[in-house]
Amino acid sequence: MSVADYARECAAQGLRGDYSVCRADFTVAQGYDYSADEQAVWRTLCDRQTKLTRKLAHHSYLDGVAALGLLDRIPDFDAVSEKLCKLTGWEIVAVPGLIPAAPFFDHLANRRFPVTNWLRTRDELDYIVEPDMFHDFFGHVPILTQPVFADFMQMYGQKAEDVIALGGDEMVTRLYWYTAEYGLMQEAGQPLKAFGAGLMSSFTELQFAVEDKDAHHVPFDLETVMRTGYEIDKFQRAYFVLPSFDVLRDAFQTADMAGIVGRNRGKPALDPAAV
Ligand SMILES: C[C@H](O)[C@H](O)[C@H]1CNc2nc(N)[nH]c(=O)c2N1
Ligand SMILES: N[C@@H](Cc1ccccc1)C(=O)O
Ligand SMILES: [Fe+2]
Repeated sequence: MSVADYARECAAQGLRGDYSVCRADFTVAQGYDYSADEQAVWRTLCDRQTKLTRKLAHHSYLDGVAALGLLDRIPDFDAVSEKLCKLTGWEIVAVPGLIPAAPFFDHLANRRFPVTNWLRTRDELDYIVEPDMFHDFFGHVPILTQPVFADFMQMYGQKAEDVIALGGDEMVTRLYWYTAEYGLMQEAGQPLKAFGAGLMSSFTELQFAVEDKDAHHVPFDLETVMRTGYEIDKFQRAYFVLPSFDVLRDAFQTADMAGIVGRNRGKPALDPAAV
């Protein structure tokens, strides 16, 4: 899809980013000119969320936060990229907001993580319906400092391109959604933890997903995940629970994607409340 067509689509859907200044790969300059109020919102978000993640996030995410260092100012993407590049060879690039799946995965395949360059407002501290800088940065970037994930996210981008070529773009998007964005982890003998970035960045949904008796927890199964629909602007109606990251990586590496796509392409999505 061209940037101009996508820009029109996003404007029609009420998305906030300014796509008129995008390059062909959907990146923009970060344009570091945030107001004192935006800096204050950033600090508030980090302070509130860190209290929760300490208790509810998987340790690999917390190790990543420690490796990245202080979160007391809105990050300068170039400075973070320099640090990240030394650790795992990743960089972050600025985008105006949600971008289409194909260029998104192409960035991942090349060890570039797209981060939105604008921040949610004070009215959206708990939850926002579209990805903003807090989600993209606080949610996704810490884990990229961890070598296992750094490799995994790149593989994700590469595999996704293959699955898209088979006609499975919806299916591979669901897999990303229910793992990288909303995944939970139940390791043997440990309490339930979250690792998905959509949970790391939401004050209300992180607590709901891990602690609420009404949250629907489903054991991870690759093909089921790839068949289950989702909505981006509400709490999820299913959270898939992994026993370990190795299980995710192995499922990914050994999956017969052509078979899965062939069996399920064109079929209606499963209802997440019923899986
Ligand atoms: C792959 C899937 O569509 C996924 O939701 C992608 C799409 N585009 C995105 N674009 C941005 N900026 N951030 C994201 O997290 C995503 N996620
Ligand atoms: N709901 C997430 C943001 C988000 C929106 C859409 C997709 C992924 C993440 C938050 O509040 O931080
Ligand atoms: Fe995300």
